[in-house]
Order: sequence, then C-alpha cells, then structure tokens
Amino acid sequence: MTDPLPDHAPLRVAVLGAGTVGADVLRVIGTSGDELAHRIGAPLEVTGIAVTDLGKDRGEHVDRALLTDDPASAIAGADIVVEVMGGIEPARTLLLEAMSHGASVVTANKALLAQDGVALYEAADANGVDLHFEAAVAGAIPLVRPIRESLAGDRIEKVLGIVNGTTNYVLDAMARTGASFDDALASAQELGYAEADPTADVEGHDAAAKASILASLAFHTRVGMQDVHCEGITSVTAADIAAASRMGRTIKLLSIVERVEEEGEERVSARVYPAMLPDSHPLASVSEAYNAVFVEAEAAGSLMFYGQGAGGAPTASAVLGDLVTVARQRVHGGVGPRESRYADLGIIPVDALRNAFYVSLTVQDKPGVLAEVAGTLSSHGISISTIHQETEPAEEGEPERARIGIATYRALESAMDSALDDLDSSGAVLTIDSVIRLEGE
Ligand SMILES: NC(=O)c1ccc[n+]([C@@H]2O[C@H](COP(=O)([O-])OP(=O)(O)OC[C@H]3O[C@@H](n4cnc5c(N)ncnc54)[C@H](O)[C@@H]3O)[C@@H](O)[C@H]2O)c1
Ligand SMILES: N[C@@H](CCO)C(=O)O
Ligand code: NA
Repeated sequence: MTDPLPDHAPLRVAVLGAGTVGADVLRVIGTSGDELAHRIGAPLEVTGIAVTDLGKDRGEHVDRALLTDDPASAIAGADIVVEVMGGIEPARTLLLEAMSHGASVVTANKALLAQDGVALYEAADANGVDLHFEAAVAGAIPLVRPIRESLAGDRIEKVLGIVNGTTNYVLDAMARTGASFDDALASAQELGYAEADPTADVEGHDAAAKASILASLAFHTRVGMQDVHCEGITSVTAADIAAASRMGRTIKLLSIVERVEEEGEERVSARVYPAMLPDSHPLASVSEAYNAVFVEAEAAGSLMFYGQGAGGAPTASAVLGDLVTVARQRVHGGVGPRESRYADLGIIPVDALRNAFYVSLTVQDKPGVLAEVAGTLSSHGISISTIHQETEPAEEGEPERARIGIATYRALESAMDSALDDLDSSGAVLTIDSVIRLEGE
C-alpha cells in the first residue's frame, strides 16, 4: 500500500462478545486494520470488549487491557457498537442505549431482531444512526443486503432455503454417515455452529427468527416470531431418513417465506419445517453447515445464494462488511436503509396452505387395513401418490404389524390434520410415526 493512511480521527468501536464470532471479528480488525482504514477513510479503534469471563485466554488479537465484564462501560463513547454476545438481555438494553447516544449498531443477533426488531429499528430511526445485521441471516452469505438494497426496486415473491447450519450439519451427518442425532449435534457445537443453547437450532427457533427477518425485509411488512409456523428436526428419525432415501429424497430443514394470493387478498406465509426434497433439487446437495437460499423476484427471476451459514470466520466476514459500511457512513455522511413496512400484509396460517406429505404409520397387518387408511385420507380430499409397506417382526403373542409409508398429492394442511385425527382414533392404526412435508416438486 503506497497511499498514506487516511488522516481522519479514529472511529471508536465497542465489541460486545469475544466468543466464536467476536474473536474472529477482533482478529480481522487486528490483522487488517490498515486495509480497513483505507476502505473506510478512517482507522478503527477498538475501545472496549465485553465478555463474561475476564480470565479466559482469547489469543493475541484480543487486547486484554480492553476486556470488561461490564458491557455498559464498553459502549460509553463508542461511534459503533458491534454486538456479538447473543441473547435478548442485556443485548437489547445495551443497543438501545448505544443508539440513544448516537452510536451505529452492527449485530449478528437474529433472536433479538426477530423478537424486538421494531424497537431497534425505531431507535435507529429516532437517533439517525445505522442498524445493520447481515450476519444475522445465513452467516457469510450476502442475503440481507441484496434483499434490502439490490432488490429494492423489484418485487420479491418468495424466499426459500436452508438458513440454519447446525440442523443441516446434523441431518447431513445422519444421512451420509449414519451418525446419531446426539453425536452430530455435539460435533456442530464443537465446530462453533450452534447457538449457546442448541435447542434454538434443533427446535427450528433460529431458522424461524431468520424467516421473520427475511419476510419482513422481502414483503415490507412486520413479521414477528409469532407469525412464523415453526417445526424443528427433533422428531426426524433414522427411519425417516431411510424412507426419504428409498423415495429418492433428502430431508432438509427449510425456511419458506412467500406471498400467497387468495380471493384477491395478498398475505404472507412464513414457515419452518423439515421437508423431503427430491435428490435432484439443488438444496438436497447442500452439505455440512452450508446454507443455500433461493430468492424469487418478479423481474430478477430466481436467484440462488450459497455459502457458509455459520462458524466464526464466515460470520465475522458478514459482521465486518457491515462494520465497514456503517464506518464509511460515519466518515462520508448519510445513513443506510430504514425499516420498510408500508405494505403491512396480513399473515396466512399454515393450515390454510396446500402441501404434499409423507405419512408413516404402524398398522395391524390384516386384510382391509390399507383400504381403510386410503378411505380415511380420501374422505378428507387427500389422494395418495405412492405407498410402501413393510411387515414388522411381531413380538411373541402380539398381532402381526406392518409399517406403511404414504406419499400424498397436495392437500389442504387443515384436511391433513383432520385425517390424522381420524387415523389416530382408528383401531387399525397403531401409531402415527411421522408426518413430513414433501417440497420441491
Ligand atoms: N456462531 C455462529 O456461527 C453464528 C453465526 C451467525 C450469528 N451468530 C450470532 O452471533 C452471536 C454470538 O454468537 P457466538 O457463537 O459468537 O457466541 P459465543 O457464546 O461463542 O460468544 C458470546 C460472547 O459474548 C460474551 N457475553 C455473553 N453474554 C455477555 C454478557 N452479559 N456480558 C458480557 N459478555 C457477554 C461471552 O463472554 C462470549 O465472549 C449470537 O447472537 C449468535 O446468534 C453466531
Ligand atoms: N446457530 C446458527 C448460527 C448461524 O446463524 C446456525 O447453526 O445456523
Ligand atoms: Na448473511
């Protein structure tokens, strides 16, 4: 670099959290400070780093003198606050406080944005500061900025994809290596992909938070956590994965947000659930903690975004991109996009949608049972596309049992709920083992 460093007063940066993501953010600021200064037009000066454990060794790029276990003192006087501590409180109060003092905010905290994004947006607006959160959705993959800015002139119809690295890692390991759910989850935690409480990953809450953020941005409507139908992967079994494989399919945890038009009224559907995709579908081959997202827009057509959705360095890349953006705005003036919620669309509940299903049942292995099951489905307007039956070894003195796997054509979700209630109370059906949607036809 031959150009002299910018002659601008340093921008004071507080970093809340120095864990998986924060340590990598600090490493890059430490190793690439001059480059970042050129790109921004001013040097960055880290003035405080909030952590819970002051004694922990955090490597050469975390200046121990800047560590504090009092995050409120870290944000005092900061121009920019980078929040990578996670959780709702104290993160929420700290960010509102920082913005009220004129600091811009960069956060990776999807849980906070999904729960209290409105308060954060309003504080950013009221104080004329920036609120950026590229790292909150799909890790390193540029997705928030493309939706918020690049596609701001288009009309987004649908966003569908894999936005949780941990669950993708777990499902991929179970399918490819036969790993148990618990072992695969432990590896994802060791690799730094999982949330502090991995329940948020496996129960789908993390993907639902991301769906709420994506839907809000894509459809210019406030979509909160409570508006997202959410099912995680805890009930997906090795038998389901084997059944999917037999059907030429792969199970993935999908986040889907789309506009649904019915009788002239447009509403938003936001949902997260495990689904069986055909093996030929591009999302079926997304492995490990990678994420992939399709955005369908009226003029742009279908766009695919793919890359590392979790992990320290990839997530730090997204945080640093936002940090450079808000820092440039400090130097050159201007603020980034505000909350856009003018469309204010209603939410369509999942039971009003039409989906295809895979249903696995354990039944008595006797004449007429298949006909009864088919009749029950048909009485709710559900028609069968394929059926697979295997006899189960019977215990001594127990009746013969069979396991049947049924794939249906699309039907109303509410009709499937009623059909499952009827099957559950039928004497021929011993247990309903799985109900998994089929997507990507
Ligand atoms: N790990 C990932 O792959 C990933 C990807 C995208 C987004 N995120 C988000 O980034 C954030 C951080 O994730 P992480 O994986 O780095 O977490 P982590 O648990 O590894 O690190 C959290 C850090 O914050 C500090 N901290 C937490 N509470 C604190 C408090 N009250 N006071 C002071 N310090 C506190 C901890 O000491 C630790 O240094 C979360 O919001 C997470 O959802 C993580
Ligand atoms: N726990 C999250 C981190 C990235 O947001 C995941 O596994 O995708
Ligand atoms: Na991202």
